[in-house]
Amino acid sequence: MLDFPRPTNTEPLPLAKLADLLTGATNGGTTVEPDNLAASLGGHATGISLAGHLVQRGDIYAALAGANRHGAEFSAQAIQRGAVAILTDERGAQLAAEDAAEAGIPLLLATNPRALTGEIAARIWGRPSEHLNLIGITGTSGKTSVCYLIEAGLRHAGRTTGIIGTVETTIAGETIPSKRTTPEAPELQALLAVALERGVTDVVMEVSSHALTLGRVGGCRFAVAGYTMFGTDHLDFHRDLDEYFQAKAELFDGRATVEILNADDERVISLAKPETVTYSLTDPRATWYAASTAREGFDQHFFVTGPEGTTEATLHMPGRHNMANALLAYASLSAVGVPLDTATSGVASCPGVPGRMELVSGTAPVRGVVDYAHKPEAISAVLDSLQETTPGRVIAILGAGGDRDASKRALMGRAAAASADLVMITDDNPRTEDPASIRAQVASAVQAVPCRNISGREVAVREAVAMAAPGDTIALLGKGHETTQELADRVIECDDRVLLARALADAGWVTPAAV
Ligand SMILES: CC(=O)N[C@H]1[C@@H](OP(=O)(O)OP(=O)(O)OC[C@H]2O[C@@H](n3ccc(=O)[nH]c3=O)[C@H](O)[C@@H]2O)O[C@H](CO)[C@@H](O)[C@@H]1O[C@H](C)C(=O)N[C@@H](C)C(=O)N[C@H](CCC(=O)O)C(=O)O
Ligand SMILES: Nc1ncnc2c1ncn2[C@@H]1O[C@H](COP(=O)(O)OP(=O)(O)OP(=O)(O)O)[C@@H](O)[C@H]1O
Ligand SMILES: N[C@H](CCC[C@H](N)C(=O)O)C(=O)O
Repeated sequence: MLDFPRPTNTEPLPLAKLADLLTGATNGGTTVEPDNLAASLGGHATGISLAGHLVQRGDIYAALAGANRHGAEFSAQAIQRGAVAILTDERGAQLAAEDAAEAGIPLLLATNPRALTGEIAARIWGRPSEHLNLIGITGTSGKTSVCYLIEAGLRHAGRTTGIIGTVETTIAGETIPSKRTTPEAPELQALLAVALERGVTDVVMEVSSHALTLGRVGGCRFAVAGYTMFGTDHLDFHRDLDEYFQAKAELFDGRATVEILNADDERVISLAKPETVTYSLTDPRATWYAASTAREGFDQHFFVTGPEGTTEATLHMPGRHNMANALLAYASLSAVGVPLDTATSGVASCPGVPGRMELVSGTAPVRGVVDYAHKPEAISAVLDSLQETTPGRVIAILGAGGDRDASKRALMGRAAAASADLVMITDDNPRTEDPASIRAQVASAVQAVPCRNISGREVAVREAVAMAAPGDTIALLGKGHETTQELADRVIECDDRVLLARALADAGWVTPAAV
């Protein structure tokens, strides 16, 4: 079983060519002197894998210390599957020593082997990021949206594209399901090498803070790095907001040829250098600036000014946050040589992003919108923009994910209360947590607006629809494109777009044929 697509032609890499990365090694059980590494390491590798049961013949097995286990516990399995060497730390070396000596394969030692997996994979698969335009987008919210807009622009410009992110991973027209926002380093390098084999010229990818901290984008050279905005998230993984910010800042440490920052976000723009490209909705001195002209339903029209001049642009997504996302897309496209007119018409060809401000009610008098907002700033951005186009009330339905950053829950409730007219708190993906306790945490900061606390997502949606009147908007937040709900003991089918459209149809607001 292949964990991820791999290139078909891989030149075996001599293990000796990894000597500069290592702090030491053992070969057939004998310790190799650090200054003798290159001379002592025989053998070649054709791949690298992080999981014992997924090793392919010829792979280096990277046996890493994890949150739950040490990968070196699975060395025997990796060897049995054909591993040619084990890359690990001091603790892993103790665990794997006997198996490696018995099999006669080297143990490659490093202080932080996880941080090396990207560089090693890049060496094995020919440094693919240096042979195509790799565009990396980070930010608390907006990564997926910006990637979709850029990819539409690249395709319009005649490029052969790849996209790697939360919703999908598509390389030259072939889609594979995304397990993570940013893949593990071996998978990423292999994907980029496959992309090259298939004639891909430009890849746009989301870069999460987990990815930067865990070295998943090691070995990548970026043509462009873009930063959407900074907000609250992932404090279950990062110690505090400063550490979270520093993780994202790593993308702007010189690994990208062009850096693009949102000048309207104080934290983000603090990373600017003299050569940084900036964008803004408020400051015409930014490299890229846009001023709104008109709104038509969910469509926006505006003037964009960049280094090539000013042009009129259309975006089929509502909200100022999406106008900002579009600016980052134009700036990124320009950085890889797409002319402004092609960029604006390409972005205008994007019909929208799955589960982001997705209208599920057609032209019905009660509007139903599904959005992935699951962070306080995203909730504010979405509800504020819906208020602008809603003559009646905005009814927000939201919960929060279990086994994820609990500190954002009350902030999410507060953001919803500040921007909606009615708040319905329900379940998101409870995972192993008590759903009632998560709901209570979200509800704890809701004040000044009517608020209901409802167990069961479908029940909440149906109650919201029953309370709605013509002119109202129901905003179902948090799960966007997801098609399942993760409960403690099982994963069930759950697609917000289906839930809301069906409830609106059953209430007679939209015709069933439209669902
Ligand atoms: C925090 C984090 O990212 N953890 C990742 C990490 O887990 P870990 O190293 O702690 O794993 P572990 O279970 O302790 O195992 C240790 C090692 O033993 C190996 N092992 C383990 C068991 C086994 O049977 N055989 C085996 O070989 C594992 O492959 C691993 O290398 O390595 C695992 C294997 O590669 C990943 O599955 C896991 O990702 C988790 C599931 C994950 O996806 N985390 C999320 C939070 C994440 O990364 N999210 C970001 C951000 C999303 C956003 O912006 O919203 C993302 O980029 O998706
Ligand atoms: N620039 C932005 N500023 C604030 N909120 C935004 C912005 N762009 C998108 N959002 C909101 O965040 C939600 C998620 O957007 P998107 O999927 O593009 O971001 P993301 O960074 O990929 O998110 P995640 O890390 O959760 O996968 C959207 O549904 C919308 O509610
Ligand atoms: N990539 C994010 C998605 C969160 C989506 C939300 N529905 C939740 O379950 O919290 C995570 O896994 O933390």
